[in-house]
Amino acid sequence: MYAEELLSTLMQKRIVGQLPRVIKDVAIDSRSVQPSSLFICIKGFTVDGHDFAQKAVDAGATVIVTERLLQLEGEVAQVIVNSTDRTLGILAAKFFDYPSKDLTMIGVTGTNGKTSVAGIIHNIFVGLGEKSALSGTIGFNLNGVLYESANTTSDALNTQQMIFRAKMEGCRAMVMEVSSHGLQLGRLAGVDYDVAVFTNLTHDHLDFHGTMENYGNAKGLLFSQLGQDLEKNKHVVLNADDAWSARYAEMTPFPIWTYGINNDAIFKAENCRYENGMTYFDMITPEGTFPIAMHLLGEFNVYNVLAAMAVFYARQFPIEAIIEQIEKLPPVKGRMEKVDTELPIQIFIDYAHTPDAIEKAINAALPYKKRENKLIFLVGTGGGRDKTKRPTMAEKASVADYVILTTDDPRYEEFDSITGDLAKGMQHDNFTCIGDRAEAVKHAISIAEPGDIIIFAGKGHEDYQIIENTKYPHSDAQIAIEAGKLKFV
Ligand SMILES: CC(=O)N[C@H]1[C@@H](OP(=O)(O)OP(=O)(O)OC[C@H]2O[C@@H](n3ccc(=O)[nH]c3=O)[C@H](O)[C@@H]2O)O[C@H](CO)[C@@H](O)[C@@H]1O[C@H](C)C(=O)N[C@@H](C)C(=O)N[C@H](CCC(=O)O)C(=O)O
Repeated sequence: MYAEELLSTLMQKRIVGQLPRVIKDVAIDSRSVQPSSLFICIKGFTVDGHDFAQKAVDAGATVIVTERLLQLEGEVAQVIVNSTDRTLGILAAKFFDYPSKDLTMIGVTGTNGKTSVAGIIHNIFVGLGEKSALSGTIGFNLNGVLYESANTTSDALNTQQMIFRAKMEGCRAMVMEVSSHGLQLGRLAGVDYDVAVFTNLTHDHLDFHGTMENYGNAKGLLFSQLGQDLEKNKHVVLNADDAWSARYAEMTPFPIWTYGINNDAIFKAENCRYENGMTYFDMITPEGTFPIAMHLLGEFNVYNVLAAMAVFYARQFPIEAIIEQIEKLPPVKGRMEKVDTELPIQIFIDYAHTPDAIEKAINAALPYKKRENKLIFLVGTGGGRDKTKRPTMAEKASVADYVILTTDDPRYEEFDSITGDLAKGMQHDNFTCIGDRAEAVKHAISIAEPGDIIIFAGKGHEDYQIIENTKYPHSDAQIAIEAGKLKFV
């Protein structure tokens, strides 16, 4: 792209030095700079990208976007702006030619359920024969190929690049998990969403946002950023059973589609039944009531499919076609995912790492448990992150017959400090603390008897554990199966 054209999008800037004619790439990491690139210096949480500007020039950057004039050696122009963070979104969207405008963009936000709802919507698109891309906690899924990503919501550059790639690969839609960090840090600048979905808001990430009010407001940006252009066919999907929905409804002029189980909603579930490893309910819709039988387990999945139904209905897909897809949906990876085993116990893997998600995972499993059997719940939490939620996590876990408190990604925190904080919230004595997660998983198997249900919570789909700053291979399911074979077979 011509440098003049790319930079014409910046209204407030000072250019020092001679601009090159073309810019071949945009980069925010000096380690990935290609020749003839524009490098944007981002002030990070750990280091300042301005300190890597010279490295970027050495690697071939011909333009540096910076917040102050830098002493640089080499042939390079400097573009001085007030905020490189904000500039990143503007330049990334322009460089990739605003790709989100050419796709049906669905953004899903909320504390829990983002991965499931986004995955369900993506699977329904694929089931309907529409090419769709998916980005979120599990990475970037482009036509079935999964690319890793460090964040649920990637930085603005990577975000625009993913959408561009989806467009170039012929996708009609892209479904994105939208985190509150992503919204607050401007990672979604320039993404033109068509449908914004809210799942729920409960305690998490207060280390970053400070208060629930701030956290809720950050999520609200997804709805306010839909804009005011009423000629656009945009929609908002809100959970009628979550009080924050009323706030979000005020933030946008676009049509609101509600879903829920308890309060009045446009898409409402009644007569929910959890039997024989299936979930049954009646779905009330603007076109009548439809009985649903699906493989996704538990009440939280009823919410998830209602949200997905609202999205497709808003985009004018026929209800029957969506229901057909809902009934075929496979479980979402790592979300109350039943581990396929020959063992005489049922094992579920779940990503739950917030009090609310723990409550939901346990409530999803309880209806499938016989009175004479136990529900064993193993839960861990990450080191060095929001500590205030720990006792409440254990409080919610106390509903299980036996609880094992452990770690998730301990990082630099001592095992005992994590499990000790969790233990403060336990409501009964039927629990133990085992900081080493692999040992904790083995312990769960050692105390299980035929017919029992075990939920391994916290890591979900992840196949590693971060101890200090190293990622070690770790799979709850694999450890459980091996231990189970030794015990039961
Ligand atoms: C706290 C936080 O959000 N950190 C994010 C931030 O990292 P950072 O601030 O540490 O970046 P940095 O390492 O200081 O680097 C600053 C700049 O210097 C550049 N640099 C750095 C080194 C070098 O040699 N050369 C160079 O140019 C970097 O590319 C960057 O542009 O920028 C990185 C790149 O975009 C992110 O991957 C990283 O997310 C980290 C991994 C993270 O854990 N974030 C969490 C808090 C987060 O965002 N979570 C949310 C919510 C998840 C949920 O819903 O549960 C998410 O969306 O993932």
